[in-house]
Amino acid sequence: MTLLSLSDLTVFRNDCPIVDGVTVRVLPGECVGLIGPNGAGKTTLLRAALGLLEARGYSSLAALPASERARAVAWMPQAREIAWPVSVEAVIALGRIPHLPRGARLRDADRAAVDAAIAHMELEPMRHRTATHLSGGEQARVLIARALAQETPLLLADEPIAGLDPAHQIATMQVFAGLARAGRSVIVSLHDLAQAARHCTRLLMLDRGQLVADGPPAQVLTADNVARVFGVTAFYRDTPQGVVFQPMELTK
Ligand SMILES: Nc1ncnc2c1ncn2[C@@H]1O[C@H](COP(=O)(O)OP(=O)(O)OP(=O)(O)O)[C@@H](O)[C@H]1O
Repeated sequence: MTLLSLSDLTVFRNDCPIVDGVTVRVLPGECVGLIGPNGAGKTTLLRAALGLLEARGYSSLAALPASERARAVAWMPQAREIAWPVSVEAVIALGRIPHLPRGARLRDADRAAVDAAIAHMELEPMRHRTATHLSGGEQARVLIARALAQETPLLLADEPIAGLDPAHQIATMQVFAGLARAGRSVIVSLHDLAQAARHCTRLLMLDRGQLVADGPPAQVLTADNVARVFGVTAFYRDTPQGVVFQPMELTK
């Protein structure tokens, strides 16, 4: 079963392709990292895949009716300020809306999904706090929890670990990797190549709108690719404690 299929997806801005002919299939059980320099087109690709932007080519998600799409994919956008002064729990419960009959209250299964998301993101101590009073990183974790509560087969997250402290970055990536091991899939854009190398089963490397590498981290984060696309040298080693990746120096 394919959770996402993109075929020759292309987005133009001012007659220039900023996503250029991307073809990808994502299957259950994948934790996919979307990597690339600033401006490479990561956000644009995710938004076009979701049908939030007009694009040429095909996206299986964009082709779905909105109500079905909300049960097929959860989306955590890059802008993560929470606007409403309601409780953390209430924000996370919004993730259940796609599953509720119109106007219905939360049922036991919905409450269980909210509780599980709160536990996953270690938000129990703040579940009754006003969401707008939380720090930026805490708000980001609440929005990840809202996406988890949606219990979709696929989760798309745009830079979800940016601004999180190291422990919460690792914990969040472990949650995503765990979802993949349980048969769901995650596509996460990120700049932290070390976390991408450690936790993702597959990396998509985007450069000026084009998909230039697609495969397991060891095949994508080669010295050549990293130098060509990011302009840096890097240290990569498979150790008994897992992959260690560290960008080192500028190549130019
Ligand atoms: N609405 C728009 N109009 C014109 N150009 C745009 C628009 N949106 C994005 N772009 C351009 O498209 C390119 C890709 O942007 P995008 O935000 O997708 O990159 P990104 O890889 O997510 O970058 P970052 O890592 O900095 O978040 C950039 O050069 C950006 O300036």
